[in-house]
Amino acid sequence: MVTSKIKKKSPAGKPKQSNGSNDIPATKSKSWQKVKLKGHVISDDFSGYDGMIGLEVLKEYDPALVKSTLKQHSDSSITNPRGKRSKRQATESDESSSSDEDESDSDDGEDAKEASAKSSKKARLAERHAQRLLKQREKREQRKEQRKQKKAKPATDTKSLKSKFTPNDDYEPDRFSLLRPPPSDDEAVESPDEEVPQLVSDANELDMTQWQGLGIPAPIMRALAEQKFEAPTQIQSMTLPAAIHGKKDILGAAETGSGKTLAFGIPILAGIMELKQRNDGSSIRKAPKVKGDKSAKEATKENHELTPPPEELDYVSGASDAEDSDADDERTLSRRAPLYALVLTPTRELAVQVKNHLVAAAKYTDIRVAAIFGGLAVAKQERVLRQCPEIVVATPGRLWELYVQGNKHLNKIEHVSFLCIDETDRMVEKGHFEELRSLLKVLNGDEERKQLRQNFVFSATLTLVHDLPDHMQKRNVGKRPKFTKQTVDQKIESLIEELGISQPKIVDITSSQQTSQTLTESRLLCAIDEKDYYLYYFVQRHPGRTIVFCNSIDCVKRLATLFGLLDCNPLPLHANMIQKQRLKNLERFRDSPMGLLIATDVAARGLDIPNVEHVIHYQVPRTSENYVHRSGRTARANKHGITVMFMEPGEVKSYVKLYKTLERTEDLPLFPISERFLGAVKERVNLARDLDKEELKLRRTQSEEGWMKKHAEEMDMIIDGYNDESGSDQDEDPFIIERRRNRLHVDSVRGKLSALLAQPIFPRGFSFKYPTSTGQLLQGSDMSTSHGKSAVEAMKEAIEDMKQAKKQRNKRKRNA
Ligand SMILES: Nc1ncnc2c1ncn2[C@@H]1O[C@H](COP(=O)(O)OP(=O)(O)OP(=O)(O)O)[C@@H](O)[C@H]1O
Repeated sequence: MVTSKIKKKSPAGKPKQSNGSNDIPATKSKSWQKVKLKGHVISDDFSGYDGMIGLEVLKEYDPALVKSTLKQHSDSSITNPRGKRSKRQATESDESSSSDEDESDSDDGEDAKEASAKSSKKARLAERHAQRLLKQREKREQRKEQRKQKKAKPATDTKSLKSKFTPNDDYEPDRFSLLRPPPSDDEAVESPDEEVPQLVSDANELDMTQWQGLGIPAPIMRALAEQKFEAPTQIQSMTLPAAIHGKKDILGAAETGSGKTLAFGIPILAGIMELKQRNDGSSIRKAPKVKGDKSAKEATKENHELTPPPEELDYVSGASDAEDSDADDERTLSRRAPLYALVLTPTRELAVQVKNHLVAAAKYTDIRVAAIFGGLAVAKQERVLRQCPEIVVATPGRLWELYVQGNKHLNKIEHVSFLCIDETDRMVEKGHFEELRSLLKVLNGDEERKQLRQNFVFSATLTLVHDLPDHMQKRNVGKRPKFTKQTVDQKIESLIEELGISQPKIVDITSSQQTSQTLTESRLLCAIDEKDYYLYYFVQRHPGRTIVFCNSIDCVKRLATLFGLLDCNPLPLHANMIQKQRLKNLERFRDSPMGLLIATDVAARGLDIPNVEHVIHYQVPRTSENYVHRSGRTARANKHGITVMFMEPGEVKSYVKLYKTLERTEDLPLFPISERFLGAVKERVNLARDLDKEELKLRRTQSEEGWMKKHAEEMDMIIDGYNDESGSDQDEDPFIIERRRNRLHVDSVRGKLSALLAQPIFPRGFSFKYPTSTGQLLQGSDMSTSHGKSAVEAMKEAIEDMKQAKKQRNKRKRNA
């Protein structure tokens, strides 16, 4: 039994820590928190808690609790987790065990024989058992009574912790309670590789058992529990063991919003914790290469298989004894403040977000993370790098710039133990991130180091392959095609080669349609100049956090102005904005439940803004990847969301192409619109357009005037109408008259628009008709208020109605 084990280790009866050197830390303050553990910690075979023997588990216990538990263990019975009493436990702890030696010494089989031979003894035992139960019941009653009294008179501050944690009064007798000290930075590093197999968070009663066995260190588990991440997502559970235990390179493809950031973030943090604990700044935990001359294809196939168990892997250390003294010096320097991991992202906003996710997961570790990206002052970022963060999340451009300038911390990138390229397919697109190629040359320059680095390659569209472009298809005449479409395997192989990664575990869990299962997709057909009307209709009819994607910066600017005049408070986001404003707008959007973000594809990838309800493609995206990523800003983490693609006749070709690449077999359904309200919508939008034009005219005249005025002053000239408006004779000047007229017109249009905007477009309670793809008009159901039904619900209802209509049509055809 564990009792004897504890006594053996600590003759004084004081349980020791697992290293055997220190006493269990005494609970000094009330801020120690209870962590509830399900089931038994100690069982008959000393390994009742997932193979951990009692002492290992007990090291975090309150000594008072351990003492009292041991006492209780010796003089009362312990029941097993299912509530049935183990015979061995019963006999050992039974009060009458001393007077019944033969019973306590016998095992189950012998008992059975004895019982059948001596029925009278059995009866006696049954009687004793009944008495014991009676006593236990009495004790329970007493405890209940005590608790009631305690509640009536709350414990005073002076009450000792010992009595507070006595299992007899605060805890059920069949449960141990793990005590956790108040959070401190040191704690995380103290026991980094200790996985908490079962953890029920105190605050939210979260059962974290589903994370068990993935190899996640306790401090990270604690941070995950705090974020209420009760279970790993599919991509996480499929990649974490291979990455943490197996130290494999990972090539992961999973739908948008499926938790890919933590799928690489957790292994990087866990790996750094391990390296730090070993105080080994330059060594790398990496799976050995499979021996033998295997082709890349064979290796690729093999890596779809389960990762070998950790004990079968021979961990490779980067620090070899045989290396020369120069290398030793270099390593010593690196050890002092190593740069362990580099995460590369295509956009600045994504760099900030990934950094934030890593910081949250690393909350109870001492790992520091920094984001380095363009658009902010170089000096500021150099200051950040002087603090030597262990993880740098960066965009390739600024990283390369600082590296070339000789930044000391970034010059360690050649030695990084972990490299992640997020949104990889975008990053390796030809002509996009030339700096990435330069960085890869540096990172892969030393073959030995390259082999030791653990790599992570992730994207939602990693395995999306395209049809051949038109010009190639045209040249594919005759029997033998000149060009063939790239297969998924070929795409992966070329990525592996290009990035210099080795034998990765490939996890592709994207569905054939590529978008999230919880996403409702739809489209809206209209003329090009009607798009504004429908967009305004949508945001008015379906309030909620919405992102509108455009194909160009000019389009974003125009819509931002127009919707600003329509009082929709749009937040633009595009590459020509100053970085601070970009981040500010994102922040505002995040904070506003009715926010309207109008963006280019700079916001298409990776951005994780909670509760985005709608994504509008104001223009058909140029690539299917863009469609998938734009749409992926909604319906994230199992939430529901909708996309509406606005299509004008000129965009049909792009839509068909997209539809083919995404292997769709059915057309996207039409989003239901009530034409009845379009009149009011058009009136407002047209007025706003007028106002925009007039304001622009006024601004132009003003700037022209300003220019003339400035030059007139410089040349000491007097130009009629431009110099001074105060003179009465100048009032007659045609320039001034024109300007005054413009202003008056602008004021009157603005007044009209404000009056209209003050009226609601959608009355309380209305039903409407909307056209189906066949042109038939269907009666939409009553949407009582503009807040009554969400766009997703409206769309789902419309889909259902369309199905019914189709059925009826087919029925009529059959009967005819
Ligand atoms: N295990 C988990 N349980 C619950 N939520 C999680 C879990 N892991 C991650 N999340 C949350 O899910 C959301 C989406 O995660 P993340 O941004 O990593 O998705 P992604 O797959 O990288 O998406 P994208 O392809 O768009 O970049 C985030 O808000 C994240 O905090």
